[in-house]
Amino acid sequence: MIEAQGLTKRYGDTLAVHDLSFTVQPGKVTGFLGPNGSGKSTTMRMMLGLDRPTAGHVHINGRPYGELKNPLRTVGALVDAKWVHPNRSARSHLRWLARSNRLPNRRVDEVLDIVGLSDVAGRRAGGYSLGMAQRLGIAAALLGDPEVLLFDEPVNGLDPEGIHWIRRFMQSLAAEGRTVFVSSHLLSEMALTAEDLVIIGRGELIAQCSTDDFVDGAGETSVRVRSPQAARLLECVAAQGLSGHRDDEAPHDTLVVTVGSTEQVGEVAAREGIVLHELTTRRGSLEEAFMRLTGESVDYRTGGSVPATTDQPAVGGNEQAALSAARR
Ligand SMILES: Nc1ncnc2c1ncn2[C@@H]1O[C@H](COP(=O)(O)OP(=O)(O)OP(=O)(O)O)[C@@H](O)[C@H]1O
Repeated sequence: MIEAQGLTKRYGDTLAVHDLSFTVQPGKVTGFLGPNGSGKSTTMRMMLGLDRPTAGHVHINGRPYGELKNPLRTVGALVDAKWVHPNRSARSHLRWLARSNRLPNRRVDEVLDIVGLSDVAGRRAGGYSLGMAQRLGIAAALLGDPEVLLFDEPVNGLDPEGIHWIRRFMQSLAAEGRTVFVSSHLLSEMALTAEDLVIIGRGELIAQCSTDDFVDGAGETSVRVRSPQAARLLECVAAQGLSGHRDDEAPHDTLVVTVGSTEQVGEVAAREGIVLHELTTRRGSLEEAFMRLTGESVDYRTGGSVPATTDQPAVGGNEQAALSAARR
C-alpha cells in the first residue's frame, strides 16, 4: 500500500506538487494520470526517496522509502528504461544489480524468464529495441520480488504489441496481490489498464476514483438508432415523451435519442413494427471528462479540443462500452 499525505515539492519558484493526499491499494493497477508537467514524475521520485518532500510525506507499506529495511524487496520501479550500460548484456546488468542487493543469481534467470528475455539475455543491451529495454527495466524492478511496483510512463514510445504486453503484465502483477502504481498522460491507455485512478493537475489532486466511475461519469449518455423508418420512429419516440433528433454528422437514417434508454426505444420500435438496424448506448468521451476535470490544470494545449497531453487517438463515444470489458 502507498499513502501520500500532504505531499508537497517546491523547486525554487515552481510548486511541482502541492498538498497531495491519496492511497494506492494492493491487488489493483492504479493509474496515476495527469497532463505533462503536472507533477507525476516528481511524486514518483519522492516515493522512491530520490527527492525529498518540501512538506508532507509518502509512505510505502507504512514507512518512507529511506526507512525500508529491504527497499528492493519492498518496492520495484521502472523509471528510466534506458538506464543500463549499452555494452552490458541484459544478464550481466541484472547480475550486477542482484549482487549489489545481495540477491541470488538464480533470481536473474527467473526474472529474465518472466519478462520473456531469456533467449536474448546474452546480447548487448545497447542493441535492444525500446520494447526490449522496457522488459529489461521491468525485470530489474522484479528482482527483489517486491510487493509494490511503480512504473513511470511505461508505454511511452512502444508499438501496440509492446503496449498490450505491458498492460497485461501489470494486470497479472496486481492479480498476484501486488500494489501496482503506473503513471501516464495517456487517458485511453489508463482506462484500459487501471482499475483505480489518481488524477492530478498542476501538482494538485483532482480526483481519486475507480476507472468505472470515471468512465460512467464521462458525460451525457445518449442512444444511437439507425432505422430505414427514422422519421416515423422519431415521431413515435416523441409521442412517448422521449426526446431525440437526427444526427447531422451521420447517414440520414441515424437518430440520437438524448432522453430515453435503448430498452425504451427498442420497445417503441417493436410496438410500432419499425425496423431497426442499430440500437446502441453512447457515452460521453473520456477526453471530455478529463478536460473537464483538468481543464484549468493543463499547462499547454495544441489548440484542438483534445488535451495537448494526449498523443493517442481520442477515445470516441462508440469505444466507451468496450473499455470496461477490455479491462477485465
Ligand atoms: N529538478 C527540477 N527542477 C526544477 N523544476 C522541476 C524539476 N523537476 C520537475 N520540475 C518542474 O516541476 C513540474 C512537474 O514536473 P514533473 O516532471 O514531475 O511532471 P510530470 O507530470 O511527470 O510531467 P511529464 O508527463 O512531462 O513527465 C514541472 O513544472 C517541471 O518543470
